[in-house]
Amino acid sequence: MNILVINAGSSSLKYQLFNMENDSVLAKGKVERIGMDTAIVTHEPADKAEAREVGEILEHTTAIRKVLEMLLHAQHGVLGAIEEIDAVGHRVVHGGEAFKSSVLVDDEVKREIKRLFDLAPLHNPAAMLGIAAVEANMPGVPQAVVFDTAFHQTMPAPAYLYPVPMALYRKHKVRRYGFHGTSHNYVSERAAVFLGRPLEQLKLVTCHIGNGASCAAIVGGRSVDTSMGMTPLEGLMMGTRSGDLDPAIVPYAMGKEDLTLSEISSMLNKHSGLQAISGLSSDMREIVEAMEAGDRNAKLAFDMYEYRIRKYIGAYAAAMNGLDAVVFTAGVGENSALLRKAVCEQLSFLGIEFDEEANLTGRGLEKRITKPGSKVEVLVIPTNEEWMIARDTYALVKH
Ligand SMILES: Nc1ncnc2c1ncn2[C@@H]1O[C@H](COP(=O)(O)OP(=O)(O)O)[C@@H](O)[C@H]1O
Ligand SMILES: CC(=O)OP(=O)(O)O
Ligand SMILES: [Mg+2]
Repeated sequence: MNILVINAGSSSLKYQLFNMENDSVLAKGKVERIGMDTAIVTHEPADKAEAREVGEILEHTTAIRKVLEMLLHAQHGVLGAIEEIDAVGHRVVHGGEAFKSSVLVDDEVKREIKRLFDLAPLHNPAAMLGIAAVEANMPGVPQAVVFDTAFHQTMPAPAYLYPVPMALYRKHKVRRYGFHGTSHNYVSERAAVFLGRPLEQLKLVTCHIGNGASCAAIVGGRSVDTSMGMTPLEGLMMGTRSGDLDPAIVPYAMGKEDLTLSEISSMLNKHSGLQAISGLSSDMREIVEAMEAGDRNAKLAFDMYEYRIRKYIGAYAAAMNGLDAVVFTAGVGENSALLRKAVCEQLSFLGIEFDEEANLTGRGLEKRITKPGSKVEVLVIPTNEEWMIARDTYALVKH
């Protein structure tokens, strides 16, 4: 069975085509900069040369048509006909309280995803466009949706409720949901395999540090707390998102700067974080480069960013009353040795004995970056949200 997985982001779309019988990836790729003047399409078929195209792609419907075109391409393609795709799995960021696990798409599921547009305005509409594009281009093919929030539905009430009037929760479902659940789930399972210990016995802090970033406290394979909240804005400092702040800043800044609700929301989601403090970029690669060239604002941005990750790891060790391992994953977590070093070296009190050499070698591989005998171990595990989505889709479609 061939399963196409679509991970639609606000301005990007990643895809992978799996053959589930022999556990192989037939092709993968991404469309970046959707809606901007030049989109970049990268397509990597297994055993063939990579293809790259640049041009304007204004929305996700066109992006998916492009993906299908690439998969069927005479030269770069891996399929003879579109009918060779047996099922499609989608990442949907917000599943609210309605979805505790992955489901097959039907009219009710689509209505519920639409109801949640308000809570994930950058992400849920993109996923919906993906579902509609598949319906239009591949009528009758079963589709499944896998939610970022589902894995965190095990959080207990003290972790998921906000201390505000309960009417907000009862009437409007104002609570903490958490995101990147598919990734936190995947790396926690892999961590147990890597450590050669049963997941049921482990207390982990997983750090998904990408453009969006979150930490999760995981006890026995179940999420008990995570740093993102009702929306993906809470928690860590991110590329363009502020993360935690005093909520009183919102009305205060609106008054002082004469901002509307949508302007303040855009400021906190799109013009804060690394971008705002460095004044340079939301991309950690550019921050590190500037910092190494002596830029003080870039250094301040980096220091704030790592400090907040460190605080969450400490808080979650306390929340779990113990800690066996910390896991780094996603774009920054997997690739920035400097960030991992900054975080880990100041957590020696927890029993982390950092291994500087291991930290610098073995890029792209699962690895341990603490010394043998370190009381708390630190791992780097490349995430694979697409594989998890394919696994769930396969299980749902087979039955
Ligand atoms: N070599 C690297 N060093 C530091 N940061 C990196 C490196 N490679 C990628 N990144 C960071 O990873 C981020 C993207 O991570 P990713 O997990 O793909 O995010 P998303 O899925 O949210 O778009 C980029 O913004 C960039 O800052
Ligand atoms: C939920 C979220 O923040 O996703 P991403 O990191 O892909 O933006
Ligand atoms: Mg991501």
